[in-house]
Amino acid sequence: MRLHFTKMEGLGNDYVYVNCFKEKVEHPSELAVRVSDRHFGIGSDGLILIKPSEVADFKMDMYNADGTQSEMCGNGIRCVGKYVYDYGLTDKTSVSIETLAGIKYLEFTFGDEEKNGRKTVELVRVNMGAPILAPEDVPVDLPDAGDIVQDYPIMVAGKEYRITCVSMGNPHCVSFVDDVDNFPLEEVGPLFENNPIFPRRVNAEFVELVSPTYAKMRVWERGTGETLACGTGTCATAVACILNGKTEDEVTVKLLGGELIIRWDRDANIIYMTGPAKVVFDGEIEV
Ligand SMILES: N[C@H](CCC[C@H](N)C(=O)O)C(=O)O
Repeated sequence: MRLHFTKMEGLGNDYVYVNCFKEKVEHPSELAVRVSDRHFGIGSDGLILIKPSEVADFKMDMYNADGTQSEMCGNGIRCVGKYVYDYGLTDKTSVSIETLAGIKYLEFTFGDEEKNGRKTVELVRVNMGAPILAPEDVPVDLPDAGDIVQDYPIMVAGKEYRITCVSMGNPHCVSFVDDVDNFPLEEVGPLFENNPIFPRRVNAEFVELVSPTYAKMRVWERGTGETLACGTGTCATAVACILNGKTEDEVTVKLLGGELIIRWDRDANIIYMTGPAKVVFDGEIEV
């Protein structure tokens, strides 16, 4: 069967997108593993399905490269927003997207590029909702941590890390390091991802503070490994920076793939993420 897809990326965090208004995907986990392979498949960090929704304008299902499903995907949802507008599924300049982490609300900013006679989406601002901090909701099993795991010391491979755990619908563990560019992520990332204190595994972010409004971050993603960017992980990073008094309530985070601007509206307790979304190519594959 021929499957039509669109390859898109948000700061280099690249997924294969399938428009399920037109295409039928019966085994998404298996398809995610197949298409993600960068040698025998299309090559991506995972698979994202764009579907109808009964409670929002659209629905996003996201699968990691190992076939596991995640509750939410920040770079992915920006690309879903771009897709549904640029490919003519909607004329709305702000849309709601149903996810396993609840309904997210997106607003589009347009660039000069045109498709089908109208401007295309260049930047997307996402209302990512409230950060989730209760350990049992992240989830993270640290009974003596109290009502939040913040600046909490754990030993990994003989070294102490002070972690702050945040869920954006999916679990994140944020640690501050002195030199993120030279951090041994390949070695340490999996030890966090599969650490027994995380019953559903975890996305692990390692952050170097540059100033009260700027940080650098690398991420080891649950089910995928190091990616060039992670939207939900960047939101978790900003929350950890702010909670630990290291930055202001608006933070620019530099990732390998580029920058994201995160603002935590403390009065409304809402995290806003603003960043780009791009189409790489359209294609079809025999499945
Ligand atoms: N890259 C995604 C996060 C994927 C998270 C996934 N690895 C998980 O299992 O939670 C993002 O931009 O938010």
